[in-house]
Amino acid sequence: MAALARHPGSYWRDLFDSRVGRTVWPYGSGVWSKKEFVLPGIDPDHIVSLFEGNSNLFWAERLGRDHLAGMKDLWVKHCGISHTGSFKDLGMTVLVSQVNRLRRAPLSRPIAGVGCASTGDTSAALSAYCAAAGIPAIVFLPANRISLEQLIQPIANGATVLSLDTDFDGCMRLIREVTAELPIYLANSLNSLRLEGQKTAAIEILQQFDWEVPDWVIVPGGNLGNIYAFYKGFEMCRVLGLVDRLPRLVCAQAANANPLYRYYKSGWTQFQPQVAEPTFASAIQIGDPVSVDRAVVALKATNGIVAEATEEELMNAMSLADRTGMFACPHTGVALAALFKLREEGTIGANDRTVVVSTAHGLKFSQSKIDYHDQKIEDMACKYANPPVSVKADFGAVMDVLKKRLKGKL
Ligand SMILES: N[C@@H](CCOP(=O)(O)O)C(=O)O
Repeated sequence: MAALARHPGSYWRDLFDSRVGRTVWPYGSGVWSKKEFVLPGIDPDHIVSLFEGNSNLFWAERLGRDHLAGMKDLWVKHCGISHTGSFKDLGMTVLVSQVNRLRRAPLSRPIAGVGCASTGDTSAALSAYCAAAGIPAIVFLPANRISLEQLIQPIANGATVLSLDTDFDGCMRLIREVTAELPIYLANSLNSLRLEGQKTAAIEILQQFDWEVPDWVIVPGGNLGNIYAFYKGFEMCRVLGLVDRLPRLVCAQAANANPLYRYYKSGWTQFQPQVAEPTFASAIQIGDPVSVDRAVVALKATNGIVAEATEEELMNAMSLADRTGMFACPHTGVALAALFKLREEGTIGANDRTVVVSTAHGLKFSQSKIDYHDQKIEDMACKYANPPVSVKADFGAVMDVLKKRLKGKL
């Protein structure tokens, strides 16, 4: 325990995170902040920082100050700067490592492969780690419902990719049936090995804040394993005496796929699975989440909240954040939209330390950004669209455009 308290980072990195040696926090508490990082001759107030070096937690200074009524302590934990571009890598390294171990053990029925149903990120992580280990991966994907960037990941990694004419929930039902029949190890997050790995992000947040507990942590929610993993990570640190309380968790859902939100609004009286509608936050287009009961445990234990965001709200929140340099994914847009609402109604205060969990890299969802900036989305004003200007390759024409754009600033 004493050793853990002195070296918590290396302990957890060694145990749970194959990114050993990469996840380092070189600036004291590990948070890249103006207070701790001073370039000789530069006023700390002039330093502009995002996700440099190895830090994946950054102070969203401009977003908080300019767009969230002077919020001073707003942070983004970017879990998408990882090998396959989403937080799923954290859990998949643990699960595939265990399968790798089991496949070397003398089992009566050897494990033939690892399978999952996916909306795109889990399949990317599973296929990459299985490819690294030489284990067959089988992924069930809802046809035409995941991004091209996500689709190419398991294909390129050599997985068996089944593109099924159903939604994620249909894929999930099928993979459960298949894995009950065949010796294929199920890798969805109902498997607690995944959650053990995903806990890492919560532990990292606490360590990066030098074991000071943030007031709020906002997590997008679809299949709902991740909100529980965050709770488990925070709760473990509390039980170990590393911190003395838990942050309040917010689970943010797309209004088009909001079974947990509805359950929460019913006072947790009745859970009703639904057929999830299409959403730009396609990775959380899930109507019958496998970890719903665990999510309720997490939210009840942390005095948590469930919030929802419409398509317009999530795309605007993502695009506004992008204008502060973030390049968020639409799911992070859902979490940001929840933050805007909670801040506006005063639930989250100006001085509350708040962490928004960014679950995937924005580059995995470029088509949705293209549609938004092209203003091609039906019934959406696309308030922050920034379409490119087509202009003749001619000095006068270029000058005209720039003078118009920079009017009053030249
Ligand atoms: N968003 C997920 C859906 C599957 O969830 P999991 O928690 O069971 O992995 C994905 O990217 O596939």
